[in-house]
Amino acid sequence: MTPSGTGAVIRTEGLRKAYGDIEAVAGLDLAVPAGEIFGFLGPNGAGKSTTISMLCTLSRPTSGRAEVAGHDIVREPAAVRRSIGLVFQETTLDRELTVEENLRFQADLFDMPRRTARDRIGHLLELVDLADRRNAMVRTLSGGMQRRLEIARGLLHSPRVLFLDEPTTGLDPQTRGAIWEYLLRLPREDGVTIFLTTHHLAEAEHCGRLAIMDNGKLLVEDTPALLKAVIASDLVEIRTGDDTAAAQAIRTRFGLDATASAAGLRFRVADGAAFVPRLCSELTVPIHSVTVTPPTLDDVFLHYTGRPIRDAGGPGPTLSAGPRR
Ligand SMILES: Nc1ncnc2c1ncn2[C@@H]1O[C@H](COP(=O)(O)OP(=O)(O)OP(=O)(O)O)[C@@H](O)[C@H]1O
Repeated sequence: MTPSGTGAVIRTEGLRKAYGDIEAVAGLDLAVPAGEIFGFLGPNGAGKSTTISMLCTLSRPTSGRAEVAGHDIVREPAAVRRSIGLVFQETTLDRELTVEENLRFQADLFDMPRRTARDRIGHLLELVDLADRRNAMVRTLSGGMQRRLEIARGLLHSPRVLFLDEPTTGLDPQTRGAIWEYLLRLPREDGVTIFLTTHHLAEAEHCGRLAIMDNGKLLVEDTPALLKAVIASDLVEIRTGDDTAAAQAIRTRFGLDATASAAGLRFRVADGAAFVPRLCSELTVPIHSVTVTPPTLDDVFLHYTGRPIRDAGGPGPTLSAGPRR
């Protein structure tokens, strides 16, 4: 494996982790380019947290190799740890300290010179929009503010990679959107590469690149747009005056198989928007409503696994703060 200089800041080769008979990560080959927001999407138990655990040196691989920022995760764990920031799903902030004290405490742990720490704290508080709260006790901050502070703390020692395990779990949709505003700025304004896990499809859409994982295996990896382009068809749902007659007509006239659903009839067709006017003019059965939905990442998951991601397991346990061996 070639270390740094190849543009990849994370590189894995046959990375594997078994817990007894359970193959949590079953041979992962991955290259994450520097400056990306790289998402790891998969249902509960897919192996996302186990992968992050190994890359952050909290858990030792059963076999295979990985490098983070040019350092081998098994042979150079200390160098890897200096190169990364880590934000856990559960808060690890001290609620009885102020915003600034939490950051100072972290700076001391990293032996940062006082002046460097002061400058860096100022920069990061501006970046996550908490400069006016620097003297507030953490317990008085909202959930979204606390998450932003965790992100600032993870970035304090200027890591090359920031790992985030399910960064917006437990936050309401509005706060989730706000957190993403900050995350999207980080590669550009702080030069950091972000590696995050998620099982939220909407969240995965924000990532520059996305790896979809299931049962410990990488199914596919690409940009969200190119992943969806593979599906090459839109979902059309129609409500009609007579679904049986409409399904029959759609089959004979257009050669499409429409199935009944709670939303009426549904079928897939390339370029749904262009198809709808034809459908309306050529179908003699009354049409009450038509909905066209472009391919989603759920469709991509279904394409590769045969089942929708929302049926494959909801939110569940995530990376714990302690080592998992
Ligand atoms: N410490 C452990 N001991 C035994 N089995 C484990 C351990 N940690 C994880 N596993 C198993 O490994 C598999 C992958 O788990 P992992 O937590 O990596 O999945 P995940 O994709 O992160 O899921 P989630 O979204 O629920 O966090 C699961 O079958 C899980 O039960």
